[in-house]
Amino acid sequence: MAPRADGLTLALPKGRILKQALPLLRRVGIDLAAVWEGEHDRRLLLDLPGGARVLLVKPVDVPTYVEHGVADVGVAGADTLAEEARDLYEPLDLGIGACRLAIAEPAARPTPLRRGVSLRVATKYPRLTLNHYRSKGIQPEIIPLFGSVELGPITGLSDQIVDLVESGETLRQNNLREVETILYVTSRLIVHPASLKLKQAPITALIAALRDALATDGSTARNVSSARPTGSEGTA
Ligand SMILES: Nc1ncnc2c1ncn2[C@@H]1O[C@H](COP(=O)(O)OP(=O)(O)OP(=O)(O)O)[C@@H](O)[C@H]1O
Ligand SMILES: O=P(O)(O)OC[C@H]1O[C@H](OP(=O)(O)OP(=O)(O)O)[C@H](O)[C@@H]1O
Repeated sequence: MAPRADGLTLALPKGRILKQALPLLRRVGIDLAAVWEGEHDRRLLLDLPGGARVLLVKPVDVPTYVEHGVADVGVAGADTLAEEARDLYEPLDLGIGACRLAIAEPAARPTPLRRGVSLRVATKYPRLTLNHYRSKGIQPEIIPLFGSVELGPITGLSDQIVDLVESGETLRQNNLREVETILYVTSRLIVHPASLKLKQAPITALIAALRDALATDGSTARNVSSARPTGSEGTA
């Protein structure tokens, strides 16, 4: 298949989303395997045959590269995009990286959620978390963490957590129970608004090719629904 991204710079998230994105990208002519030797390859900038350039960045940084126009397009989780409002065009749900942002707490120590009750919540998502609790009239103390958030209630650092849940295995193994879903998450294609005008032809071709690939990809549809508890279609 002809390369679909000539002249475009793509910001791609290292880690689990990249793994899931690789087959989809290959189907639209963006084949990292042509120049990239896999996870042990430490290069962060790859020039693909056909003229596309790929920046391999930390997932949370993808929107920054696209917002500043350093990359024309990127792939980012809906969680990352929702945490910080940005001036980005978001034309496509790629269906990969499916999980949910949820409140959890110790199964044996439920926290009463009432106005006036003091509550400490550990999370990587301070803004989404604060907005969600405030919408219920609760003003928690947010304890920002960058990983292993489930340790919060186990160690007494926090009463509850707000974190991503996929299979639920991390919660189970740490004796936590899911209380409420805040947001269903999948990865999105994001585009720098000016690139959409200046590089309209390759960007619209890329979006169309990805849309076609997704339409014929049954595994992607399964992937999205797998992050949702049975019977919970729609947003949280
Ligand atoms: N358990 C999960 N299942 C599915 N998707 C997830 C899961 N955890 C995170 N994601 C999605 O992947 C994105 C990146 O996750 P995260 O920041 O944990 O990076 P990572 O893939 O572990 O890579 P790294 O930590 O090496 O940078 C999240 O913003 C979210 O959209
Ligand atoms: O429901 P599960 O399938 O168990 O997945 C959920 C876990 O995956 C993510 O963690 P990650 O592996 O990115 O590590 P981190 O806690 O260091 O961010 C997330 O933060 C949860 O801890």
